[in-house]
Amino acid sequence: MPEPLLQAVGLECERDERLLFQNLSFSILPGTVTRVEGPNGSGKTTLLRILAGLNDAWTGDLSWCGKPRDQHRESYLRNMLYLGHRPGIKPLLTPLENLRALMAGRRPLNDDALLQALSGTGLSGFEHVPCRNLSAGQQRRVALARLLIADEPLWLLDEVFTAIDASGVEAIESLLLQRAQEGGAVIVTTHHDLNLPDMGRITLGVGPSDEC
Ligand SMILES: Nc1ncnc2c1ncn2[C@@H]1O[C@H](COP(=O)(O)OP(=O)(O)OP(=O)(O)O)[C@@H](O)[C@H]1O
Repeated sequence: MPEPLLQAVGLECERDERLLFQNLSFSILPGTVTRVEGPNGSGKTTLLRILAGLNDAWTGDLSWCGKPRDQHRESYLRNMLYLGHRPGIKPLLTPLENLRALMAGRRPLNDDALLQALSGTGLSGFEHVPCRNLSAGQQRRVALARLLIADEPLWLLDEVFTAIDASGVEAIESLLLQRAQEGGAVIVTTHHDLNLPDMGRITLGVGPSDEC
């Protein structure tokens, strides 16, 4: 069995004195897509933010490639891509400018590569339009263009299908499968039905034995 990219042992998180999950353990192997599922408020976003290093209100152990994640935070952050449930783009900037900003401090890419990514998410003709003038789905697509130029092996995607039409959902599903086939791994939360074979599951909101 290959070494897990990410491993969680005994995760516990409480918010506002309410226990969201405890004894939560799972291994994310290379080549896999895993869905975090559970009802509204069960802690899916919270879990993804913990995994992304954006929430420190938890206990337990997290390892990255067999080593404690927080002792190798720099390597982890370099190899992990997190897209949150808000598109996280700046309304006054154009799609191209947003994508440049999203890539800042990551892999330097020229505008041709960025324009190609925007075209790949169906934004041809809108590259230079301020994002505040785009539809909700188009704004989401600006953020999703990041997936087309991502070299990070681990993707953490929180509700990224929101406002995306059926053909867009299909295109993103292909990207997730491709990342897995390339030896990466994807953890995704969504209320959409996904059509992905062999998808792993982490189920929250089922009581103290939460586990995949
Ligand atoms: N900023 C916050 N401060 C305090 N509690 C919060 C905060 N954000 C969320 N919570 C609480 O944490 C719990 C889990 O929220 P979370 O957003 O992780 O759930 P979720 O499973 O992603 O929900 P949904 O399916 O509705 O997106 C909820 O009960 C919520 O009230």
